[in-house]
Amino acid sequence: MSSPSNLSSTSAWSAAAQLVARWLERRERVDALLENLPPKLGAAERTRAHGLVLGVVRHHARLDAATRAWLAHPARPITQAALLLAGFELIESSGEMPDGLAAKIVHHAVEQTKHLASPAEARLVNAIVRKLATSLPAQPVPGRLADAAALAEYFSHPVWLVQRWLAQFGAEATRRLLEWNQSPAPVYARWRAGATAAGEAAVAVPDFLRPTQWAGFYEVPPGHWREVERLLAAGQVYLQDPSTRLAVELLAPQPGEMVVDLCAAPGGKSVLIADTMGAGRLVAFDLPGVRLDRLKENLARTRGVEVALVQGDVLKDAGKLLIEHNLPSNYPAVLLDAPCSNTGVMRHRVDVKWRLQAGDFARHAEQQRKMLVAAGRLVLPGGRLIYSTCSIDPEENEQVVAAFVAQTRGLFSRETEAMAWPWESAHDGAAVFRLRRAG
Ligand SMILES: C[S@@+](CC[C@H](N)C(=O)[O-])C[C@H]1O[C@@H](n2cnc3c(N)ncnc32)[C@H](O)[C@@H]1O
Repeated sequence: MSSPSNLSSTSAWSAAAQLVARWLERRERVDALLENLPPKLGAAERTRAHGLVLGVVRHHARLDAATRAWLAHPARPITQAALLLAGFELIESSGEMPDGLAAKIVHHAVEQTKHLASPAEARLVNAIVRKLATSLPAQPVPGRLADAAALAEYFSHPVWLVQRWLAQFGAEATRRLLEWNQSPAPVYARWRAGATAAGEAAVAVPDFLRPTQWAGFYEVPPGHWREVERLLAAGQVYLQDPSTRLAVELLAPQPGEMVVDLCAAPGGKSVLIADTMGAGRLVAFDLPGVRLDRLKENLARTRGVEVALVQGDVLKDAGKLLIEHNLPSNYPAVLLDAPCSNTGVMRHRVDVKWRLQAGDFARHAEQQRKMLVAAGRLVLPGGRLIYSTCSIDPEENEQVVAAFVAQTRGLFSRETEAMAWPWESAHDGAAVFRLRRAG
């Protein structure tokens, strides 16, 4: 939980309220929405505004239910935003609520609403946030036998998704997953300076980066963004969750090898592959678009490995396109990090749960199966094909792989796999399968 003293930043609160109002009206993707914070906000205020917007979206169902209970008529989005923000501050501080903090939260929300909305709406906010100050921190956590609806409201997830997880993972794991998704996500940096060219002195890891249980991954505490930007520009860190290492571990790229990364953008795994190989050739492939620009920028910070960037559609004769780029059409090592439901990364991507529809799993699985078939065509005899997702849903993982293996009639076999369940791994969820093509 962040410090309640952060509440004093009026500009962060006001900027967050305006973005929350916009999210309520348009349901934009939150990562894109956050890019609209005013440039004049300082680093600390920006961090706080991010935390407030993410907190409201993360807890939206619970906050919305609590505020609606007191609203006789729908409020304007900016007034709703003020109520939700104050409600989030109350949830955030509950458990360690110092004397007078709830009154400060109420007062702050009221003063802000006077400026952002109107005196009449500020009076409404005053009346409702006072009630929330009593009701929200006192809400009991649903008991062990709670049904999907109660869990969904308290832990702010769609009911259908909670029902799906209860059926797939059982009550205990579902509860832990919901709690996990509702906890703020740390920022992780992978230290890359071990990848410096031969003869260069190793760079010491800065003291502010906190070591984790995953070798090479560090937690970035708040308040160090300037230093992190410098490290990023120097190619010394890459911001990525420790779960991203699993696909590259199973790929096990060897120095001097030739590897193709088929869904490469924005480049987290491509850069890790390059750092792991140290020397060799890497083909990074993705659809045209802004993500490809980021991939290009990130790959520019790799050294020692010859990198080719190919923009294209895996499903549209990728082999022919590779040949047109004077590249081989078959490789000893192919990575397919497929687009998916993102159910493993909901702690980081707080709005995914509100956009996801029940039918998305089948739609993703259909596309994933086709992509896996297309990826399989690029594997040399005896070569390996890594299929990975950041989904924890069996329909996009085991079922896709089983269907692919059956379809190839013995050409590909399942060699090994790694599953990260967030509630056990203590990092994002991921699924990785290594398949081997017969020699
Ligand atoms: C899970 S993301 C990849 C993340 C990336 N591997 C990393 O580590 O940074 C999935 C990627 O698949 C790409 N993609 C989706 N459909 C594609 C297609 N038909 N052909 C090529 N790339 C595709 C998306 O553009 C997106 O960048």
